[in-house]
Amino acid sequence: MSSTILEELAATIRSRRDADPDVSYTRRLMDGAPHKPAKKLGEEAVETVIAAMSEDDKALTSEAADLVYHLLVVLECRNIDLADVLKELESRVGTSGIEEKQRRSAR
Ligand SMILES: N=c1c2ncn([C@@H]3O[C@H](COP(=O)(O)OP(=O)(O)OP(=O)(O)O)[C@@H](O)[C@H]3O)c2ncn1[C@@H]1O[C@H](COP(=O)(O)O)[C@@H](O)[C@H]1O
Repeated sequence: MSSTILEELAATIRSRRDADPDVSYTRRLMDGAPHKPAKKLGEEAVETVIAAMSEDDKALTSEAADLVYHLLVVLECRNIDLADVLKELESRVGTSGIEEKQRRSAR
């Protein structure tokens, strides 16, 4: 996934803070923060899980896109920069999940 489109989408979502709720779905979600966007993120996660267990690649792709969009809205509502999430992912590059888990349980 290109981080450029993610960054563009995060910027669009930020700009919707001042949008008209009659025309912006993002603004409507934001107006119900923290519960509404968090609940919607949970629903999209469940829909993604269901699609993941089906054999419908198109449905999984579409649900995954919905999930990412709603995650970005939740992050924006909490003033968490996408850049910080990307940095966190970057810091994990090269460390196996198994190794990281072992280190955690040794603490
Ligand atoms: N990527 C998305 C995006 N993905 C999904 N959605 C919306 O998320 C909602 C998903 O809800 P469901 O599929 O569960 O459908 P629903 O049951 O009708 O939804 P609810 O009534 O339960 O909220 C739909 O309204 C989709 O249109 C999105 N809405 C907006 N974007 C992006 O955000 C930008 C700004 O959107 P606005 O804020 O609406 O201008 C858009 O240009 C897009 O780039």
